[in-house]
Amino acid sequence: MPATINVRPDGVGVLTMDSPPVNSLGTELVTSMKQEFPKLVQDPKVKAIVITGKGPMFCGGAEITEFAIMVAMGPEKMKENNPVAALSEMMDMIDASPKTTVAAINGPALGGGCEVSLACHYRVADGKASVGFPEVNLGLLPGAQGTQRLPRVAPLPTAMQMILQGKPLKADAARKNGIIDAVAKKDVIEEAAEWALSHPPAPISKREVHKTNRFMVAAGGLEQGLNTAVNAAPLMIAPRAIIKCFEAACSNKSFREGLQVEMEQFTNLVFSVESAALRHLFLSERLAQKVPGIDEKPAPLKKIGILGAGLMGFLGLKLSTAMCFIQKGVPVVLKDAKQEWLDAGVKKIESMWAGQAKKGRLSKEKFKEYMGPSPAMMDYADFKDVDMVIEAVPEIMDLKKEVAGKTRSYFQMDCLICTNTSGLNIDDIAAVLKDPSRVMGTHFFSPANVMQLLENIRTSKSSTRTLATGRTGINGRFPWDIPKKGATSNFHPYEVFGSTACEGMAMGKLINKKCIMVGNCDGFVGNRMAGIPEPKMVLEEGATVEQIDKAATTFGMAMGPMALGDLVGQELFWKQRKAAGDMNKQTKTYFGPYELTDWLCELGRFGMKTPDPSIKANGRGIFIHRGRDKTVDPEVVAKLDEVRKAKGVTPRPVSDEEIVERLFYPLINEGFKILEEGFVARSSDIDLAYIYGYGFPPSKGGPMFFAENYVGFQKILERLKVYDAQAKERYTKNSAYLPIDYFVPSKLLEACAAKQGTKVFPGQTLIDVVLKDFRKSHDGAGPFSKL
Ligand SMILES: C/C=C/C(=O)SCCNC(=O)CCNC(=O)[C@H](O)C(C)(C)COP(=O)(O)OP(=O)(O)OC[C@H]1O[C@@H](n2cnc3c(N)ncnc32)[C@H](O)[C@@H]1OP(=O)(O)O
Repeated sequence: MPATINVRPDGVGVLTMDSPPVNSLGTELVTSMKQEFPKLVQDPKVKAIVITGKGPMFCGGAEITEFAIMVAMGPEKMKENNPVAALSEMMDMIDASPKTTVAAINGPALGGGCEVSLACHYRVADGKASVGFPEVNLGLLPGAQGTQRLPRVAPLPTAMQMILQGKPLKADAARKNGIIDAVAKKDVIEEAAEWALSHPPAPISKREVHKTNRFMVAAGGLEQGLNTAVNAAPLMIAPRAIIKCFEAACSNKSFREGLQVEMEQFTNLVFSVESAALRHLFLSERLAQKVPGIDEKPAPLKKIGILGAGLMGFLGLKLSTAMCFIQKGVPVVLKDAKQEWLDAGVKKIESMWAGQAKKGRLSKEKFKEYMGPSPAMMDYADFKDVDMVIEAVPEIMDLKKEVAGKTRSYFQMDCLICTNTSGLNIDDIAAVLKDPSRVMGTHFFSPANVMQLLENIRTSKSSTRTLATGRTGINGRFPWDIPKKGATSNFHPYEVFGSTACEGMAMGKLINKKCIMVGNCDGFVGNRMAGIPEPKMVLEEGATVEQIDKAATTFGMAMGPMALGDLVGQELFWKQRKAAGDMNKQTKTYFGPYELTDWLCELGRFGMKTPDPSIKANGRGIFIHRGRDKTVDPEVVAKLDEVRKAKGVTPRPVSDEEIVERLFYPLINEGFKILEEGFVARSSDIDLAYIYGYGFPPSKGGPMFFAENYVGFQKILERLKVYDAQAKERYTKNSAYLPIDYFVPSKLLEACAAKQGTKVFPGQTLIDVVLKDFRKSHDGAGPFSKL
């Protein structure tokens, strides 16, 4: 049974939630709790009741995979079989207990888990435990009485921070805010039992709201909270629904009336596409850790070596790759070609460390321990015992090969080599080694420990051990080490391809990255899609810089493509273009000619990183950056005019709708091509890349989810054909343009469009279901093409 009960000699009945890995409140656990709890109430030997969780978690909340099943049932059927209503009934049962109920919060109590604790009359928590309501991150709200119970114990600002922003509270802070009654000094169950025996029943449902809350609502507290939430995520609907529940809780409505408002709002949200997108994101992150064909145990990683300076190394970036490891307690050794680069690098790390120390994240002693007495060196002396080296020298093929060659003589025979590149062919780099199976790619995004995405790239020769280690455990034990009860494999409900689990992406996970595993193609996944030059084309045709960025940010992108170009710098693509020639081999996309970008790069105007004192700019590219303000550089406007004239282009008005279609539809088409070629296992990995690496709005679920759930495959196909015809006409009529084929629809997209509307298992995507069949009859060059 997922809920077990026992009666202690002191007469305290203990109900334990036991549903690994996180004791989520799925139908099975809730049904079993509803059966077991009354037994304790009715047992005359039981004087009081304690509820706790088995393992490190109290409870991770409602079972997220069941929401897709609810949605598939539809609102009518859901009335008869609503798992959240069942959860709410269980809360009533605990609340109404004639015997005192105490939650012994042994670990994180999240979402429905926190609601279980608030259904108890009292809460005693372990010092390391936390309480929180992360539902808003899933586009939901606490629908099992949380919005009505929390304002009865906590002041409104705390309640809003927890539910509107999804920020959890540690045990001490939760006690100070009235949410828990005591922090255990010894064993949490012992202290909860003592508390239960010495306090009378006191249901929260019978309490008035916290004494300050009505006043705060009258003083406009809710509007303020909503504004903060809306500013952080303007497109989201969940914050508005949450506010309605708070309004009900702090009004003259009874507890029951408040619950009705909560259930209405929750039901609207659970059926929203926004919540479907955010749930997809949560589950996709976990799914990405299961790479088909890799179930090898990782090699132990006790020490990491980092080679080279440059943008992605430990020099020149505010937060560096090295710092990612140091702050997580993995010792690092660094090397560079010049002493002054090293000195500057170490200084930079020390200043970053000072920032971390101020926030109390890393002590001086720990920092010293992880950095070692002399972490930076000019030679390879201290590299002989590193288990993994991350090579981050500048993106020059010959230099990368030279460095890889050196690892042969200085490093342990089985040291794993991760080459950090945003586009070079890693097979070519690996080829200089006798044993290329030791090599894989790691594409960190800049700035390395701010950006969340990490693309791990497998070459044609990377061994499963290399990939497993690049992806898995450093001295860690993770929830998925705990086998799920009754499960024969760690099968993920979203998985279409049937991969069994490997250990998770602990190297990336350890340094808080969202990892995906991709094949070795030009630009990998992210840059291959982002490299499509449509923003430049619509600009040339007549859209303005401001209009393009506005259309993108209104769509929900964190930043428009023009501003992003200035942030990242145009020079990387410019240099790649110069080195690789005119055409991207995979996308068959011509890199140029981009007269405007070339002109900017030749003038050394690489965007935000290039100040121009002559015009008092702290950065100059498409925009002139002064402090935090930016305006389009008039010289850019004049140059654009010149380019248009030279190419014989008469600018025309371009609608925002066309801009959005041309920014995203070819990019989505490229995603389909990456899937059909087998350079990524599944569509959700592309969604993760684009959300965590390129600022795609999470509430739209990533470009592939957006295609399937917001637009529909047929419309995308139809529009691509229109733009393809226009592009063909352009280059046949005007010799200034080269042929492009990124509008030519992918075969997989055509197959999906033909199946549009077909029902799939709740939570799975139609793209992956179609892809599975597609791969049986199509060959692709990528490592996942025969899944
Ligand atoms: C009306 C009520 C509504 C609600 O309650 S909505 C749900 C609210 N709760 C949450 O949003 C919590 C979501 N979970 C988390 O934030 C994290 O997870 C934890 C902090 C609980 C644990 O984090 P970590 O230790 O890093 O592990 P991991 O990889 O995130 O999760 C391990 C496995 O546990 C599954 N899991 C976690 N929470 C839930 C859940 N609430 N429902 C279903 N599964 C869950 C994951 O997917 C994964 O599974 P795999 O091993 O197969 O990849």
